Amino acid sequence: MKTKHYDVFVIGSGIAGQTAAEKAAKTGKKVAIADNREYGGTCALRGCDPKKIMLQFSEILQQSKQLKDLGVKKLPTIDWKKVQKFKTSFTSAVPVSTEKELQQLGIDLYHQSPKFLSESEISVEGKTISADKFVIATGLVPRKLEIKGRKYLKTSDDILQLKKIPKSVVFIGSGYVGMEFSSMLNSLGCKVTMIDSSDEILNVFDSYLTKKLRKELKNRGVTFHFNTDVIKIQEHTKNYSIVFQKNEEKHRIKARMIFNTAGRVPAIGNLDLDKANVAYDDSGVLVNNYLQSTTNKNVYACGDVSSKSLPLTPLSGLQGHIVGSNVIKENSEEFTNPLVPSVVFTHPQLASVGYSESEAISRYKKIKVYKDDVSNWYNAKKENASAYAFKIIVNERTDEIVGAHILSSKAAETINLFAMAINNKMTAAEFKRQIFTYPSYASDAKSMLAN
Ligand SMILES: Cc1cc2nc3c(=O)[nH]c(=O)nc-3n(C[C@H](O)[C@H](O)[C@H](O)COP(=O)(O)OP(=O)(O)OC[C@H]3O[C@@H](n4cnc5c(N)ncnc54)[C@H](O)[C@@H]3O)c2cc1C
Ligand SMILES: NC(=O)c1ccc[n+]([C@@H]2O[C@H](COP(=O)([O-])OP(=O)(O)OC[C@H]3O[C@@H](n4cnc5c(N)ncnc54)[C@H](O)[C@@H]3O)[C@@H](O)[C@H]2O)c1
Repeated sequence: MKTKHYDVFVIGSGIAGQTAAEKAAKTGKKVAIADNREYGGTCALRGCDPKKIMLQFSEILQQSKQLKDLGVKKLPTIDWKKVQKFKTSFTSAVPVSTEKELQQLGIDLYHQSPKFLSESEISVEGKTISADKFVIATGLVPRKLEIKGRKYLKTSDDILQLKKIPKSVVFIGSGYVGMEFSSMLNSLGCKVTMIDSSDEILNVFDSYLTKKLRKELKNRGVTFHFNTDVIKIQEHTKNYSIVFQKNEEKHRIKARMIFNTAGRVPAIGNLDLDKANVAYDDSGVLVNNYLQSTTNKNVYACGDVSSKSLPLTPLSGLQGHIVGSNVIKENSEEFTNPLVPSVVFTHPQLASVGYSESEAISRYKKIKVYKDDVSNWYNAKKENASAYAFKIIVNERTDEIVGAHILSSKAAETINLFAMAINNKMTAAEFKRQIFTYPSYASDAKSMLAN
């Protein structure tokens, strides 16, 4: 069979793969890209963007509930069919525009999962293809739960396609995905139960704030079960039941839908990486600081699937750029872990940037912690919100801000102020001297560093 040759072959058309492919093509490299789903990737089609479109409707409802009898007479009715139609107007355009953009740069498109045949060859759509450089940018997929009845479990893809709001749901896993969608469905009137094998929600975040967020959602009717061991899922006429063990006791909960939100794992199962001598583990394709495979120098990995990723869109885009540079000019750019703010879009939002309290102690020894429950501050009171709290961490010796953790209805925005402050090595005193708009959550950020 005839072998086709490219300078660069990219696998995965999400933000990371697209960015790397486009960068290489713009310098005249002969580039191809393959995806086994619609072109555009998780963020634009099945993640961040469609999720935020839907979430704004549950937020309107939640805000209205908080202001009921304080001026809101009747709660708004959400027309879910229209919400879906609105969301689809964004997502349906993505595959076509992505393919067009790539093709306009002269990039060849393939619509299947390639399989490596050797260190420098793949097979895709019945063709054998060789390339000087391969870029793996296949992202993550939901972790498979090895339990009886797992075929009945739904994933975040299904939540985004819901035709109507179910009466009741169970989420297995209270991380980013589970918490964002549980908050959304709870606000939309669904009975939500969260089941997690660990002892707290969102355990990569500050526990002072996660406890408050959990309490807030509990008060709104969400039920939480921790330290659980899921045993099986069973199908009934209209419902499903989940059987799990907690404190050596068996529990059974019935719900209309059960979602697997127990984490996401590298999407490398279809690629035959062993044939290409590409090393990998649970963190993804093992890469060095150039995002180059540690075992095959002609293979790079970027975005969620690389072992140096933090699965967030801005970081995946950055890694795509770096790999783009490195396939054009061998290892011209290094990946040095940037400061990455992150937010969980629950209501209220939980956001974080920089060091946690324990990380800061081990790094700086002496730190100053500004922490408070400020649900009595004007911004929370005017929204009749019951949760508003923060923890800001400062290096005591230099007065530099080194970490910020916020729970508030606008934390996704406020956290960016702290990201800028930390990146610019701003001291708490300098931060407090800034003039921000008033009344605003930004102006609260200064008050967080008072006394
Ligand atoms: C529900 C949800 C909500 C999220 N919300 C946010 C958010 O609010 N903010 C944020 O920063 N991040 C969010 N994320 C994470 C964000 O979506 C990812 O970090 C980002 O999309 C990763 O980009 P990527 O290009 O590395 O991978 P992806 O976008 O996942 O792209 C990988 C591509 O590779 C393709 N692929 C996989 N296997 C193969 C194969 N064998 N052959 C060919 N193609 C293959 C896939 O079809 C996909 O198109 C969210 C994720 C989810 C699931
Ligand atoms: N707003 C955002 O930026 C955003 C939103 C969604 C996803 N993401 C990204 O996607 C990644 C994946 O998110 P995720 O929510 O899928 O995973 P996660 O790692 O955040 O959470 C998984 C949760 O499932 C629990 N779990 C694991 N196995 C379990 C089991 N067998 N039974 C019960 N519970 C179990 C874990 O204890 C954890 O709480 C995140 O790390 C994040 O970077 C980001």
